[in-house]
Amino acid sequence: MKLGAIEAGGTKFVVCIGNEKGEIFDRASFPTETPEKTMKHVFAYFDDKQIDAMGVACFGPIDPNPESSTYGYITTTPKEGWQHFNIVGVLEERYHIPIIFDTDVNGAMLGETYFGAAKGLSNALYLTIGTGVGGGAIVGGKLVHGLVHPEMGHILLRVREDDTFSGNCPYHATCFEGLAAGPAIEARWNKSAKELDENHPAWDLEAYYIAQALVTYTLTLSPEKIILGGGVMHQKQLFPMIHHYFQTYLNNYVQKEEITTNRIKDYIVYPMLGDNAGVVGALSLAISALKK
Ligand SMILES: Nc1ncnc2c1ncn2[C@@H]1O[C@H](COP(=O)(O)OP(=O)(O)OP(=O)(O)O)[C@@H](O)[C@H]1O
Ligand SMILES: [Zn+2]
Repeated sequence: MKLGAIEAGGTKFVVCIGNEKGEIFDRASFPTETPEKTMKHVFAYFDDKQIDAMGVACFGPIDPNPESSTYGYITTTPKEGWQHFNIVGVLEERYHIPIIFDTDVNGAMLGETYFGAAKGLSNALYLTIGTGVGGGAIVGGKLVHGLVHPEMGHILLRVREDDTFSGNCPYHATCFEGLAAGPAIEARWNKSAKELDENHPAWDLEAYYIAQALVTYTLTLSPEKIILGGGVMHQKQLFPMIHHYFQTYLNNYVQKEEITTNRIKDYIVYPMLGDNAGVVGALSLAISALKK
């Protein structure tokens, strides 16, 4: 089987050809411009490839519900030109193959479930902390969808007493994303997140907010593993601090071997697919088409 995958990101598109084992044979990437220009690149890449199915892991918000009249659309994104763009529609019209469409984070979750850190698990969470914060989850062996899809980056958090930053989410100010995404770190400390020293107090506060959110997800979704990706998580010193605050916040309310001090480093982890999580995720969506 020859499978195609598109990791449709707000900054760049990654396209690839792979197979059902998650192997990637060829890939390309280009910046996200207008839909017209970007889709021209997509078509130029796939037109002569003869693929059997395609996975599209897309920035959101999107409509992933096949029963809905706007299925396959990118919906209310602030990304110029992409509002209400029927990305699945144009791909189906051109290729006439099964296309599986989901959020970028649900894709990454599926990739980690098939080939990575959550292999074999039926309940897990994938979170990215980058320009935005987003989460994808698998519960009872199925990716979570519902009214639309989860928007885990926008849960409301308690602001720590010593944090005077007012939060920069245009909708909620001090939600998770408004307090802890890359741009929030940069606005709070007036410095690029990449350039902050690993001992800077920014990271302790960052770990505090991430852990607070993770406790909420553990209490609501009961994941067996939590995977943290995205640019900000390149700061590996965050992990032990997150483990510590997670346990402090949870305060032994959930008592399971997996989240004890000795084992928690295997409960809250970095993606096993690393920076490939996105594109292998999109490929995994294509693979899931074969399982239907
Ligand atoms: N090494 C790093 N350390 C800390 N922060 C980083 C690092 N690399 C990137 N970032 C921050 O992560 C953000 C970019 O996120 P990412 O690299 O995941 O790209 P993205 O695809 O634009 O994000 P998103 O997944 O939200 O669309 C920027 O705000 C940047 O400051
Ligand atoms: Zn918000």
